[in-house]
Amino acid sequence: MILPESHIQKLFDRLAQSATSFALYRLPWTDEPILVLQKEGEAEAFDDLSELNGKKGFVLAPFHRTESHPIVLIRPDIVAHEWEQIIQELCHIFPQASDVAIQNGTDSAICMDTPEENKQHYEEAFARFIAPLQQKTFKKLVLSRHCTQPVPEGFSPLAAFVRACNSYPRMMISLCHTPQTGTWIGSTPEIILSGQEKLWHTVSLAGTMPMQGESIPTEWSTKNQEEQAFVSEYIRKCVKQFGSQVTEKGPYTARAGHVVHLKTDFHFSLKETGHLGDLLKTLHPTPAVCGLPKQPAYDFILENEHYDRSYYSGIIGWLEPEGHTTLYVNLRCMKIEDKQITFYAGGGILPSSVADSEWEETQQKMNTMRHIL
Ligand SMILES: C=C(O[C@H]1C=CC=C(C(=O)O)[C@@H]1O)C(=O)O
Repeated sequence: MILPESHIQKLFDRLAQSATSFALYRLPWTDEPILVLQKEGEAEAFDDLSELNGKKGFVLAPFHRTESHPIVLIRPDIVAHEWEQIIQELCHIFPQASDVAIQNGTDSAICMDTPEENKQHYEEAFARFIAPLQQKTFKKLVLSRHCTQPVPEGFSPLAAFVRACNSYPRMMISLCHTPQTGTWIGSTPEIILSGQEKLWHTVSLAGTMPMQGESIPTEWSTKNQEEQAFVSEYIRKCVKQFGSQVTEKGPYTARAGHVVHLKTDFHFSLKETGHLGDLLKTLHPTPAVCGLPKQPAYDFILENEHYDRSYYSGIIGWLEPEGHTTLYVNLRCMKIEDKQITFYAGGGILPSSVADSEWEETQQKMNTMRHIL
């Protein structure tokens, strides 16, 4: 994908600091940027995923909804495909980049922990998580963390988006900005719900190994296989509740940038598409980002992770009950603020997990975004 000329880059970079809500995204194995933009007003906010039933637009939903992290839906006043059409539409609304009014940022102070402090916090959280797993209170818990760095000199969100598109053909790449959520750039390998009419698709994705140079490792440990099997078992139940003619393919090894995962595809049929919000509510958060049993694991994470996941491990993508839906889990993502960039990553913990290897895995996952800075 080619980076558009500098005044378009400047326009996008200003949009990412404005009161306008928009999402620029690119689906896996395509080279087509798609822009969804709401011309006026704030993106609609919801308290519950089921309120998305029958709605159309670009969704950004948090892991855990709060007052400050609503589920937002960008109204598709403009939907443009390919740079030519995107540029035409944008230049029509904003003839000059300076026509985009920049909003004042919110983060005045940079808060950054040293790498040693980050690792220590992770080890403490790991100890809190492993205890109830070993006592068999939980079968699986996903422990995640964040890490902050200053925004590099001359950083351009649009240039980062294009670099991610060129580096990660298999992933869904997004640059999403709304005043309510802030600006997020991500490169996710995990579909939560995609499809149209009667044909629908979701995946069970878990288990991680680093790539071995350019070759794909395929020898999976028992821990990785179990961790992914838990997700499959859960997805199977959810899908059966809503769909019929369920077919399952996998688990197989799937590459995601510099790591690989175990993946199972679930294809199924839906009688009608008016209740996609209910289906999302049932699926989210899957044990790929939360744990089992679901509700106690969710509550445990909120109490014991000791940081705010915000929109990381939530839902991101295009929702269109009467058309083609492409919704993903918001993984391998970063939040862009005035002065700082926050990376997020997590991993599934089982009773047999070892803190050092799990820490290393979160580093590899965070590198997906670090590599494009
Ligand atoms: C929670 C993340 O990844 C999920 C998806 C694939 C593999 C995972 C794992 O091996 O733990 C996670 O379940 C993340 O990237 O932050």
